[in-house]
Amino acid sequence: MSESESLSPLPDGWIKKESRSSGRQYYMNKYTHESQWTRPTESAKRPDKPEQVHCFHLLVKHKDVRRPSSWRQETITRSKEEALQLIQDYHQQIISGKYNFQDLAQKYSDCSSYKRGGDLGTFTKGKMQKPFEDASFALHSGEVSGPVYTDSGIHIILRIA
Ligand SMILES: Cn1nc(-c2ccccc2)cc1C(=O)N[C@H](Cc1nc2ccccc2[nH]1)C(=O)O
Repeated sequence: MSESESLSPLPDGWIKKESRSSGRQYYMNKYTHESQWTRPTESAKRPDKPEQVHCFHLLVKHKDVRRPSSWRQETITRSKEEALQLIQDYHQQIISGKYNFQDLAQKYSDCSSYKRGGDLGTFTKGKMQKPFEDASFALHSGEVSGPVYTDSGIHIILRIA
């Protein structure tokens, strides 16, 4: 290594270390903890963006959920069985192509995301209730789930990305 190299600062994101076994200097990427013997000339790369999905959903609440209230109905009294029947009807109307997912979500979803046609935006793992997360990440883009049960009620999910 030239004298000028040893005086110039390391590019962003690198840490200079010394090998315990050989005493040689090496360089560690502080984001990924990958290391290399050669002195870096560019900023350290950051790990890829965590996996994320973009989903829409339609939620039908029932009387036994965490918050049995929504913009549609101040006090939700339908049973879980009645909610499932509704979700199955909506699901059939969507997969038959009779109605657009967002149109039905905007009219019938008990989630406040109804105003965006059920659009929840993008999210990574750890953000949504686990059954909802598992179903969302198991879908392929463009695919619609069957009934998904959470503490909020019964959902159908459309993954778009
Ligand atoms: C997770 N989330 N995002 C929004 C949202 C997103 C975009 C625009 C407006 C509201 C609302 C909510 C939410 O928790 N809503 C709850 C119902 C609910 N529970 C959920 C569980 C999992 C995923 C979506 C869910 N929505 C409510 O209104 O009682």
